[in-house]
Amino acid sequence: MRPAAAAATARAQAQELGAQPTAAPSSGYAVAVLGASGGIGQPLSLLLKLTPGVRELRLYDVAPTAGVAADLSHIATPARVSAHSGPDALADALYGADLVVIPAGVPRKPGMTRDDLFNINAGIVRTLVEGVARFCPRAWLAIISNPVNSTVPIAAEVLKRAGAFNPGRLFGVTTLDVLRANTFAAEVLGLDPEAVSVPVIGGHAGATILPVLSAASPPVQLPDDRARALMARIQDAGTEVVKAKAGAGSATLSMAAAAARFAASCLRAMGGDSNVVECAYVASSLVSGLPYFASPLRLGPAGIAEFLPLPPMNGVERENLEAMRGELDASIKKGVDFVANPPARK
Ligand SMILES: NC(=O)C1=CN([C@@H]2O[C@H](COP(=O)(O)OP(=O)(O)OC[C@H]3O[C@@H](n4cnc5c(N)ncnc54)[C@H](O)[C@@H]3O)[C@@H](O)[C@H]2O)C=CC1
Ligand SMILES: O=C([O-])CC(=O)C(=O)O
Repeated sequence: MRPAAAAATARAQAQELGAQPTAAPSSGYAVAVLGASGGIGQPLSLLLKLTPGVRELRLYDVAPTAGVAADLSHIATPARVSAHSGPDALADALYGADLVVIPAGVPRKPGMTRDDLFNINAGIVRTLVEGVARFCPRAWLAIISNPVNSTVPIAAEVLKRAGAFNPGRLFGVTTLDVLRANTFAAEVLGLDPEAVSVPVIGGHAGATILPVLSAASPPVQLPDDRARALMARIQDAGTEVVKAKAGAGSATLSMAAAAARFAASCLRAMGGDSNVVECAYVASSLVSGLPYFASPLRLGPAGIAEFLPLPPMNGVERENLEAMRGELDASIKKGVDFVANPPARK
């Protein structure tokens, strides 16, 4: 399909997805963080307390949240902070929320892959998304918990079963891959990272993370071996942090910054800003043929407003795109199968 025709089809599809805009209260939006006491949850909550447009910040975790909430509530910004701990408090945390961000779950230790987290995190995400379906079915949902390539399909299947699935409002957060790509490319080019923009497509694990360096702005023109090394560093960046933390978890502070940027983009789009573009991992076969894929999206008041065409790729990048398909497909099927044939609940 020609890019213009693909974009028009994508707009039509997005309009179907996003039935109605999220109601826009004049005083801002209610944001719930599930996993708010954790390594990501705490700094993310801090950044959200400082984010314009947040009217209510609801902190939920199975661990206590009262301390974090009390601490944040002293910061002089309009967001009202509330604490919700334990499964009985999930309803209050979620009821009527506009945006739900989920960093709940266990992080990697050295030697583990993100997929090694599946057995624990799949059930956590399923339970939390069941709550979203029940208490705030119109919310935008941003999933951070790994393995993102599988947890987003799990969320989608749970929402479908509850009749609450809106593919235009379900996102796997891949913003950290974009921040890393921008940072590392800027280092190589000797530029300010804020002036560099690299689209990152695919998924969020190893070879499924595909930074399209040849389509970066400004252009990243490097000899093949240096481009390969830069790509490998971006793909392995999560593992770089896991190794450096030596058993104390994975990226938390940079992830909080990435999720806060993504959340702020969602809130701006909900509020009517028509110029919000982010890469995220979403349920659509439009751009790649796979049922879930990360690609640049224009966000609008109702969720995804437009699937932007995939950036132009050079030969190596196209090969990498083809090479990742098997892994991504298997991770998606694993998530779908978890909901279709669930193991006994503990
Ligand atoms: N998408 C991405 O780019 C990234 C994803 N991650 C993932 O984010 C997740 C969280 O990482 P960290 O914050 O470092 O872990 P952490 O262990 O520091 O925090 C996780 C929090 O989740 C809570 N939690 C566990 N089960 C829960 C449940 N059923 N309901 C509510 N809360 C629950 C824990 O009590 C804890 O406070 C991990 O799965 C990690 O792999 C981490 C970095 C980047
Ligand atoms: O590497 C991990 O396990 C955490 C993560 O997803 C990242 O930092 O990109």
